Amino acid sequence: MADTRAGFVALIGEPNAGKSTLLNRMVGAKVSIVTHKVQTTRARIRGVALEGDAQIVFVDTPGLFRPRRRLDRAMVAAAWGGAADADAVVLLVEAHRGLTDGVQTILEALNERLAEGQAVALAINKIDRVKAEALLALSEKLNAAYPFMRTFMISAEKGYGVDDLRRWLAGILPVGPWLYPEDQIADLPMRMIAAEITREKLTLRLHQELPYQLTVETEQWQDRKDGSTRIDQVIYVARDGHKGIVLGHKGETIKAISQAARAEMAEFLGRPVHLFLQVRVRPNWLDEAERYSEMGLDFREGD
Ligand SMILES: Nc1nc2c(ncn2[C@@H]2O[C@H](COP(=O)(O)OP(=O)(O)OP(=O)(O)O)[C@@H](O)[C@H]2O)c(=O)[nH]1
Repeated sequence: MADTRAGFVALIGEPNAGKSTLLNRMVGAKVSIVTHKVQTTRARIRGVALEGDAQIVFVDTPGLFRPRRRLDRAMVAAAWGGAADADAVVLLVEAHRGLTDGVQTILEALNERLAEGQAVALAINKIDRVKAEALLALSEKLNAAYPFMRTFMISAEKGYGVDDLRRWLAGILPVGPWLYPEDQIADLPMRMIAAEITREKLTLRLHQELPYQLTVETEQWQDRKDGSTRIDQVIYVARDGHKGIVLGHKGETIKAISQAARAEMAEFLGRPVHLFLQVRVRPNWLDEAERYSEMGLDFREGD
């Protein structure tokens, strides 16, 4: 029997480095449509790629910016927590911009926050924009600043080098069962996107009231014959008091969130959506299946 492999890969880099483009290439489907307006607090799953017997789960970390306020610092810590928990990290650097201050900050943080021996690869992206000589010099400079396990020269947009990177990632992931059952993968992006849309509306609406303590799961997805889709989601909160905040006075908050989320889902799917939201209190959800919740994954075995 062939050994399967599975694990989490965190893609990091400055804004605009090409993370979404690379992800779309690797996953082969457009799943990373999620807006970037909001700094969410936990790593979230962005896509699942299959390569041979390996299942690569890409997670996205919130912006790795320079923290000033306390809340920002907490978010940055969460972002690095996501990267530190990942089985591999890929740092994307733009070939034509090189070692910017932003990249320098990330390199320092890599040195500080990641354990020695964690697999970190450098992917110099947008190589279609520069000459080969410049690439070698940049690669040397970056490798002098951090001991990357491997360096890849890629163009996420044109697809150069992307297969090599994916193969390498597949090879270094731990041996183990897949994190998502095969028959769920096709469906996964849509469910994830729908959950992410609701989570975004919650975040926008509740601002800093519930920063870390809720998660959204899409429990049911039903495409109906009349051309509409019924989506049932559960919003898990950690405490009773939080349930009240999410519901709002006379249910006004949840109603507004539901309307906003439903409108966006309908636009995205191009069909009418009936959205049913439920708020459940699950006191220890943050500790349950630590790994999944820590990584912001809405996944439960056997579901
Ligand atoms: N020339 C060139 N452009 C690229 C390449 N990869 C990405 N881009 C462009 O770079 C821009 C940013 O790409 P995104 O994938 O949105 O970058 P991102 O890192 O996800 O950005 P944020 O969401 O802001 O963090 C887009 O206009 C892409 O088309 C590449 O290999 N070559």
